[in-house]
Amino acid sequence: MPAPSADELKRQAAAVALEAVAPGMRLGLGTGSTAAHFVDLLGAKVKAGLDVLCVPTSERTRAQAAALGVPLATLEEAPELDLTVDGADELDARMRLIKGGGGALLREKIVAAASKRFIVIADESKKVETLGAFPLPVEIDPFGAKATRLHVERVARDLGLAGTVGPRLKPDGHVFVTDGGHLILDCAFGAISDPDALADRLSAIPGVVEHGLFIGLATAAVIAGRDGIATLGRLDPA
Ligand SMILES: O=C(CO)[C@H](O)[C@H](O)COP(=O)(O)O
Repeated sequence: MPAPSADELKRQAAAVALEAVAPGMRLGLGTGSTAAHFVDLLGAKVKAGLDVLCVPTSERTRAQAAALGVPLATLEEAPELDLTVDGADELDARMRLIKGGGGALLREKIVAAASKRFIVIADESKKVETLGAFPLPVEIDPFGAKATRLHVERVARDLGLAGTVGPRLKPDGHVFVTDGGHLILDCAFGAISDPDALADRLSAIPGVVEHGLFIGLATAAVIAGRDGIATLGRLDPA
């Protein structure tokens, strides 16, 4: 039998996370190709009668979930969630994450922080020893974008990090704008030896709206690999 593709592994991880969903739950729905598998599988359950209320983390996920008939609410309407399931660009053994490859990191972090539990789903390529091979997305306000970029570069230098910091562009060459009207700086620092310190320093820059380091938010992770499924943390309520 051929080895499962990365996309099949993403779906396997999503299927394991789906087992943590119970009737009546309020759910946060992540963004990206792995989260899209979860939404797809959840849609089939809803069609079969599962009663849940979901808050999407992006317009893309909202459209997918709506098309599948998944009941949706805004975070204003449902400000406290039982569980969020989302993908990640990288995760380490302490369930510290880099997120934002899909540009939805601000809403993803707000929704994760509003959830009692946050399960990360990923294929094995996302598991790393040290965060940073994936360029860290930093969401900034368009006002003073150049000044904010210089500030991010100064902070990186202070922490001994090198590498390019540049605005994310769309494939057509135009600047990428998030659902919230912000810009993204992709920071190719390489190995981030102290993600906690970097997170604190980035959060203190006035023009930074949010950064893609998710620390202390994930309560469990499901990592699907060619040798099986590995989990970190607790998938059931503590
Ligand atoms: O943070 C994200 C979007 O902002 C995604 O979770 C992350 O980019 C992973 O995406 P994929 O599941 O497509 O690999």
